[in-house]
Amino acid sequence: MRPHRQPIDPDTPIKWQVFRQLWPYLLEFKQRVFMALLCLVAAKLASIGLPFILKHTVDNLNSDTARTLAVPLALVLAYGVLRLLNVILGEVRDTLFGRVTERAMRRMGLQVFEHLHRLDLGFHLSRQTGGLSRDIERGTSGISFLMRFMVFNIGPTLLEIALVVGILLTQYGASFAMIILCSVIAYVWFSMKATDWRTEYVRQVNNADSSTNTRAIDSLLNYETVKYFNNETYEANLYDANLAEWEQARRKNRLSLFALNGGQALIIATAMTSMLLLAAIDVSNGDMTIGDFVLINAFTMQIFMPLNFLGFVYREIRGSLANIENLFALLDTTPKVADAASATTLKVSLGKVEFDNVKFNYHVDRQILNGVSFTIEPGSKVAVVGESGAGKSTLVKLLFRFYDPTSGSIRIDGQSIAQVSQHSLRQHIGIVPQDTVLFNDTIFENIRYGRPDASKDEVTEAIKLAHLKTFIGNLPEGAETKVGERGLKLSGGEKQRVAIARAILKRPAIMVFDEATSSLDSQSEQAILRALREVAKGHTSLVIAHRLSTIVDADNILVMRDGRIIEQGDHDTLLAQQGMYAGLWQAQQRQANE
Ligand SMILES: Nc1ncnc2c1ncn2[C@@H]1O[C@H](COP(=O)(O)OP(=O)(O)OP(=O)(O)O)[C@@H](O)[C@H]1O
Repeated sequence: MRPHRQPIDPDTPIKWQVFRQLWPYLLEFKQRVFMALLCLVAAKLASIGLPFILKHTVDNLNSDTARTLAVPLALVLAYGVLRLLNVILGEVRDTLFGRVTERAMRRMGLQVFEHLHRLDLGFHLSRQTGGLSRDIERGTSGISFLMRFMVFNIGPTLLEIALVVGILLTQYGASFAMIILCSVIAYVWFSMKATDWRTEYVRQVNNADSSTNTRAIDSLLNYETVKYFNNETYEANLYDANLAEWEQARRKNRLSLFALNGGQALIIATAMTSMLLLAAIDVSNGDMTIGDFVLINAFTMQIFMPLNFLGFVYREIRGSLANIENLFALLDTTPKVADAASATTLKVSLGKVEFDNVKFNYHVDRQILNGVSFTIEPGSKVAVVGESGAGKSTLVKLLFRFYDPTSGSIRIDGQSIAQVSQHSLRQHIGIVPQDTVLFNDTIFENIRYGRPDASKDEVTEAIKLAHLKTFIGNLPEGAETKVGERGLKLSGGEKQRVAIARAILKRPAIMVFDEATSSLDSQSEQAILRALREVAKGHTSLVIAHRLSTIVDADNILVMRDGRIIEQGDHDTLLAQQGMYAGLWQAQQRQANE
C-alpha cells in the first residue's frame, strides 16, 4: 500500500489510464452524456458565429451606401439571442451532466466504503484515518472534476482553437493563423513547465497544512492532559511553529503563482497586440474592413479565454490524477484475510471449538503464539489466564479470523474456520471485548446493534439482564441518551455493561469474554458475573481473565506464558499442581485480604 497524501511529483508522468477507468461511469448515462455534448457543440457553434455577426454589424454601420436601421438592428438582436443561447446551452449542459458525476461519486463512495470494511484488521490498525479520509474526499471530487473536463474542456477547447485557426487561415491568410498557433504552443509549453516547477511549492503548502492540522487535532484530543500539566502556552507555541511554516510555504506558493500568471499574461498580450497590429495595418491599407478588425479581436479574445482556463485545468488535472490514483491504489489493496473461493457456510450444531497447534506472529521477527492446542467442549467454559502480553487476546482475534494463523488450524464443529465464509463464522460468535467502543448514538441503538432486527422488548430484556436498568432509569433521557463519540460519556463499567447487553441480544452459540468484568467494582462484578453465567449457560464460552476469582468455576483453565500453554486443568487441579496458577492465585488472594 503506498503512503496516503501522496504529493504531486513533477517527475511523475501523468497516468492517462485513469481516464479509461472513468469510462464506465460515463457509459452508465449514455443519453445524458450525448445530450450534454450536443449542447456543447451548439454552444460552440453559437460562439463561433458571434464574431461574424459583430463584423457584419460594424461593416453595415460603417458602410457608405444608403442604409436602413433594420439590418444592423436585426444583427444586434441576433447577437443578443446568440449570446443568451450560448450561456443557456452551457447551463443546460452542466445540469444534464451533473447527474452523471453525482452518480459516479455515489458509486465510488460506496465502493470505497465497502472495500474498507473488507480490508483486514492489520490494515485498519496502521491506517492514518485523517489522511485516508482526505484521500477519499479528494479522490471522489477529483473524479467529478476529471469527468467534467475530459468531456467538456480539453477536447472542445482544442477543437475550437483548430476551427478558429482554420477560419483565420482561409479568410485572412497565414500570418494571423500562425500567430495564434505559435502563441498557443508557447502558452501550453510555458504553462506545463511552470506548473511542474510550481508543484514543489504546492507540495510544501499541502505538507505544512496537514502537519498543522495534525498538531491541532492531537492537541485538542488531549485536552485533559494539556490541562493536567498546564501546558496551554507550550501547545500554542508548537502550533504557531507549524503555522509559521505554513505561512512561509504559502508565501512561496503565491509568488510562484504570480510568476505563472504573469508569464501567461505576457504571452497572451504579445499575441493579441501582434494580431491587432497586423489587422490595423491591413485596415489602413484597405485590405480589411473595420468589421474584420472587430472579428479578429473577438476571435482572439475567444481563443485566449479558454486557453487561460486550460492552464488552470492542467494544474487541476495533475492534482486530481494524483488524488484519484491514491483512491484507486486503496481500491487495489487486497485484504490479507479473504473468504476462500470454495468457502462454505459455517454450520454450528454443538459449538465445539478446537485450536490445533496454532502458531502466529504479527511480525516475522516476533513469534506471539508458539503452537497452541486446546479444545472447548460444547457448552463448556474454558478460561485463559497468564501474564500481560502472553497472547490471550490474540487467540480471540484468530478465532474471529481477524488474522490467519501462520500454521495450525482452528475448527468449529469440525469445520476449519479458514474454509467457511467470514460472515457465517462471525454470526456464531459473540464477544464482550476488553475495550468497548460505542457508536455516537443512543444507548438503546448501541445495544440493538447486537441484532439490528431485535424488538424493543428484547432490547429491554437485555438491558435488565446486563444490570443496566437502574443506571438508565437515573438518566433524564433514559435509553435515548446519546453516549458521545466512542461512547466517552459513559464510564468504563457502563460501557462494558452495554457490550454485555449487546452480546446477550446476539445470543450466539459461542461466547467470548475478554476481561469482561475488568472495569467493574466488586459489587457490580458479582451481579454481572451472575448475569454472564446466565448468558453463558448452554453456550460454549471462552473467558479471558486477569482476576482469577471470576473463573474458578471454569471447566478448564489454560495458563499461558510466552505464547504457550504451560498448565491446564480445573481450579482445584491447578492449585494442587503448585505451579504458576497456584502462585498467581495466592498472590491475588493476599492482595484481596490486604
Ligand atoms: N496488531 C499488533 N501488531 C503487533 N503486535 C501486536 C499487535 N497486537 C498485539 N501485539 C503484541 O502481541 C502480544 C500479545 O498481545 P495480546 O493482546 O494477545 O496479549 P494479552 O495476553 O491479551 O495481554 P493483556 O493481558 O495485557 O491484554 C503483545 O506483546 C502485543 O504487544
